[in-house]
Amino acid sequence: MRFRACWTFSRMIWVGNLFKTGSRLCRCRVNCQVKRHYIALPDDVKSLRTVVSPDISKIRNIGIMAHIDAGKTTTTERMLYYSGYTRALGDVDDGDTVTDFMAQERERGITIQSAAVTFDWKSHRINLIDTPGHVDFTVEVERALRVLDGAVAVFDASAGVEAQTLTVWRQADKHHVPRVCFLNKMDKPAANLGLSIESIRAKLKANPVLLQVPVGSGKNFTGLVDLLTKQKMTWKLNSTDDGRVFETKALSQADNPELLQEVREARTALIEQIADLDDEFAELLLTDFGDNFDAVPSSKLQEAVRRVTLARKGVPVLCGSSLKNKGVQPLIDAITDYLPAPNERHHDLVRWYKDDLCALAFKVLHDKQRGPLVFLRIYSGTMKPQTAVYNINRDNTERMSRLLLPFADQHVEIPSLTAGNIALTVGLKQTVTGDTIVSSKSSAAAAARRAQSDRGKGKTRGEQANLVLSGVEVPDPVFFCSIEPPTLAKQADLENALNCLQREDPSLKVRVDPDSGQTILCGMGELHIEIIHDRIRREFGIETHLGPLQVAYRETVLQHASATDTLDRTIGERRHIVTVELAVSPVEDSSSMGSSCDFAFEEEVEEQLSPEVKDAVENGLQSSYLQGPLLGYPVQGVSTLIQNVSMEPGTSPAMVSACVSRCMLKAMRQAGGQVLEPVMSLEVTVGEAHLSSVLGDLSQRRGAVKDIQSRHDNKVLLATVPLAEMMGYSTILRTLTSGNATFSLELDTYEAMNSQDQSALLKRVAGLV
Ligand SMILES: Nc1nc2c(ncn2[C@@H]2O[C@H](COP(=O)(O)OP(=O)(O)OP(=O)(O)O)[C@@H](O)[C@H]2O)c(=O)[nH]1
Repeated sequence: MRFRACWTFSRMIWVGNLFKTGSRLCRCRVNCQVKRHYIALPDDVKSLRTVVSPDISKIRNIGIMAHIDAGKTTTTERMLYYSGYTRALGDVDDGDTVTDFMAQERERGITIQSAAVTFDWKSHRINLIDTPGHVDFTVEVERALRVLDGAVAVFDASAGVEAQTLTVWRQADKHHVPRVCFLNKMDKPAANLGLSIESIRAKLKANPVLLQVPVGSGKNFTGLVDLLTKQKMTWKLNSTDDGRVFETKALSQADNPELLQEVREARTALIEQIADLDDEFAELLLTDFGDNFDAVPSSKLQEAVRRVTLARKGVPVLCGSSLKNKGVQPLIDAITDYLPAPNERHHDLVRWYKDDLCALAFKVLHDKQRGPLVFLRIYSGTMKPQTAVYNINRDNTERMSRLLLPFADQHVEIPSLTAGNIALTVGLKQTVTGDTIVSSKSSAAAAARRAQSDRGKGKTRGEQANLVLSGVEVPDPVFFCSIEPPTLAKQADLENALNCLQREDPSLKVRVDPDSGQTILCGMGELHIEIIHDRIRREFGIETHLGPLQVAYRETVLQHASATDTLDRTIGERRHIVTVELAVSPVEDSSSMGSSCDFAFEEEVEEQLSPEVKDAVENGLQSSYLQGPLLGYPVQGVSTLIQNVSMEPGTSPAMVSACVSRCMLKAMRQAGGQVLEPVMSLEVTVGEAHLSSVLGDLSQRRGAVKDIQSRHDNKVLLATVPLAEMMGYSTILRTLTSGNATFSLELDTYEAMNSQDQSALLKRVAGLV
């Protein structure tokens, strides 16, 4: 064991099995009372550099994704424990996990924010981002996926693929993230390997590659056989055993003949499947092992499985029970063996920036003492504290004071960090989630030049657009409510709190109601708004009052209509006169979520108008799309044709915009307003005994049942239901089923309300009922 003096740690923490911290008084000759902190390096670690900035091929930036309650947090805790990062096993049921560090997470037993955790495993650096499973926090998942190189999908082996997994899986497909699957909860009597694999194939349209065979089932699940090495891993059944130590030995003739047969068949199937997916392996098989699959070396098979995983032609499947401490170590091995290092993923930017710094801010947290903490994924170059960096999105230069390695709510200060790593920075006050950070404006310009020469001469997009890493798409909020401080004196504090929370969470929108002057919170679901409310109380010490939760409807028009309007106003000495003629009509398929509003000028009008007036017309249109004619909800699916804009000389563009907005309102009223309501897709898993009461309740909520499937003793009900009918559903479902049901709710589409429901809504909003 050697000791090296290290930079001063902000806090003393245990940093995993790779190195340990100690402290002693500084021995420098000046009169210094500073405590120096030391890192004890194991003998196989060459230098601190390798610990802080490991070789890029040894880094794995990994996320864990799953349906709510599949066991992500429990699995993460086991990983941290076996890697030596924590010294006691955290338990979500006892509320003492490391990754769920926010107070609400500990209390509610759910994961809200993706906490980044760094740990080491067998000379690899694993940056692990625990992502939430609740659908209200989809943006958190998307944000994490954007910066990951690989992911572990955790499934409840007794349930197979569940609704939220489908959503997250699709998100991972979008970002081309290679994955491995972990079938957790193999200790449950209802765990079913075959059905789970089949549901991965059928529902996720993926190609599962089974790498292990479980030994025993339910309560007697004791271990696994690795199909590549034919090694049998056995854990103790004793419930108090932490699973750190387990027996590994080659499968032998002395083992259960049924298990031997199962392993033989599964290995042959694995070899054939990989040969189908990987030409290099197929060739090796044909030339060297045509008649003896048994002799295929595990290393060759492993290399081929890795190629298949990286090419996303197949997903390795492993199994275990995190709660019972079985199968987690082989899962961490699989992360390092099969998921890609950062340099195995393709990012154009890395080429353009060469060795210059380029990083993406993917998360912002607020710390009372240190101010905003920004999580960055470094794509190229090296990051150092006490340096200025340039934010391309905001076009400003900021100074980064400190650089930290994120260990959940513990942060270790470090002197530099290289490409491929996840860093946590202090001092970036303007940076918002999704921003791109580079070393300087001139390095951004140099990269822009390289990008342009790469893309040929055609400069269709701005230089900046080329260089901004694509951020995170934020879906529109579906719920909103007013929020009020306890006294007017606290209004400024509330605004500050909301600003901080918005920088952290782009799915939270805040606006001021133009009529009432009230502050309005818009969020992704009841739980989302509840958590924000709770955080304002806990973290900012403000007791706020929330108004009733309301659904974010939208509006559209039913038919074609035209309108003309003239605005004649004298302000001071100046007279402004403008006349606008336009026509509105519904866009085809206006009920679909994606259909936004569009507009065009008639050809002659387009030629006559100056660019300044055209901009003014567009501004007027955009502001009229923000508030529909019926209830003031945003407008979608409306197509506008500008037929005439005539104005007296001296009329200001602001007056043109105002006239366009007024004329639009007139036209939309004539065209007949239609309210569109968010319709959710609902999945309820419920015991057969309670199915009829759940169905009966759904029919009263205007729900439409799409399918009822069987899953072991449970029924899975798939339905669509208007969001307006789902307020407080979790409490009602709990009462109806005595707590024997779970559900997930996700925005499906916006649908036109029927005239009866719409007039009831209009009366309700007008206060007539
Ligand atoms: N039987 C069994 N239960 C498990 C296993 N792993 C986790 N659980 C239990 O499943 C529940 C959910 O576990 P979590 O680890 O919080 O799941 P999660 O996916 O992180 O949940 P969210 O963060 O809320 O999405 C807890 O009650 C765990 O004790 C397992 O291997 N076997």
